[in-house]
Amino acid sequence: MPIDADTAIGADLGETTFSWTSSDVLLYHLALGAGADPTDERELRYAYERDLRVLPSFATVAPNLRLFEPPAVTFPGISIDLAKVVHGTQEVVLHRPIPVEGKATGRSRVVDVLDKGKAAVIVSEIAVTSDSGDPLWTARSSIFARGEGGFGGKRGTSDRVEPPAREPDVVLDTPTLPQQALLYRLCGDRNPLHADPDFARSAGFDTPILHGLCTYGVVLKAVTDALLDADVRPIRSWSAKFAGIVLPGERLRTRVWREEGRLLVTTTAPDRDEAPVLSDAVLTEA
Ligand SMILES: CCCCCCC[C@@H](O)CC(=O)SCCNC(=O)CCNC(=O)[C@H](O)C(C)(C)COP(=O)(O)OP(=O)(O)OC[C@H]1O[C@@H](n2cnc3c(N)ncnc32)[C@H](O)[C@@H]1OP(=O)(O)O
Repeated sequence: MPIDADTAIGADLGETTFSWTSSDVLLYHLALGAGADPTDERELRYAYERDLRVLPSFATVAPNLRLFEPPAVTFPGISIDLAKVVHGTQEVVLHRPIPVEGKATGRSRVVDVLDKGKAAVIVSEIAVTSDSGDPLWTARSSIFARGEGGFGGKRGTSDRVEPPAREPDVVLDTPTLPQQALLYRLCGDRNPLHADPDFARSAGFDTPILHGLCTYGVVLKAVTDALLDADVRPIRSWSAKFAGIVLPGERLRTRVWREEGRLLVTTTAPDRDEAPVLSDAVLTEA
C-alpha cells in the first residue's frame, strides 16, 4: 500500500498506560552489558537495587516491556512490511529523572513522513507523564523504510551534527556480547530481524543484527561511565542517528568531544574498517 502522507502526518496514535519495576530496570541494564565487573560499585548502580539509577535510554523500552509479538509497522495511512524497516534515529529528552519503578501514560503521534526517493522516513513521538501528571520524558524516533519512497512527499532537511575537526577528547572501546540481541529482545522488541537468521536474510542481512536501541543504550552507558563518573543524573537528553548496522558480539569504538553543556559522540565498528554505527549523536546535560 503506498504511503498516504496526508493521513499519516499528525495522526494521533492514542494513549498507552504502562508500568515498570526495578526488575525491569535491572534487566534492561543487564541487556546492555551492565554488571560485567560485579565488584565495581559503579556497575552495581546499574545492576543491583541498592542505589539503583535508571539510564535515560530506559525510556525507549518502558512502554513496550510487556510486548511479546513482533512490532507491526502500521500507522494511519501507512502499512509496511517489517522486513523493510530499520531504526533510523532516536532522541530521548528527560523532564525529570526516571524513577526506578512507576506507572505512566504515553501519548503518541506521527510527527512527519519524509520521502527520500529510495526510502520513506517515518518520524513519531511519545510524550510520557507520570500517574501524578508530571511530564517524565519525550521520545522521538524515526524508522527508515527501504523501498517505500516515491509517494510524492516532501524530502525534509538533513540537520547534521558534525563533530569538531580536532581529535576526540576520549575514545572508548566497548564490547558487545554474541548473545546481546537475544538478551535485549526480552525488553520488549521481538523483531525477528535480531534473532531469526531466515528473517534477517529475507531483510537483506547475512545474519541477525543488533537492535539499534541496544546500541543506543550501550553507547550511552559507556559515555556516562567514562565522562560522567557513571552518574546518570545530570543527563537531560540523548540523541543519535543509526548510521550503520552492528553485529552482535562486535566491538564498538566511541569517540567523544566535550563542548559546553554537551558531548558530541560518534561510534564505529573498528573490526569492520571503522564502519559507521552512530552519527550525529549528542548528550546534553541539565
Ligand atoms: C512501529 C515499529 C516499527 C519497528 C521499528 C524497528 C525496530 C527495530 O527492531 C529495528 C532495528 O533496530 S534495525 C537496527 C538499527 N538500525 C540500523 O542498523 C540502521 C543502520 N543504518 C543504515 O543501514 C543506513 O544508514 C540506512 C539504510 C538507514 C541509510 O543508508 P542509505 O540508504 O545509504 O541512505 P543515504 O543515501 O545515506 O541517505 C538517504 C537519505 O536518508 C537519510 N537518512 C540516512 N540514514 C538515515 C537514518 N539512519 N535515519 C533517518 N534518515 C536517514 C539521509 O539524510 C538522506 O536524506 P537527504 O538526502 O534528504 O539528506
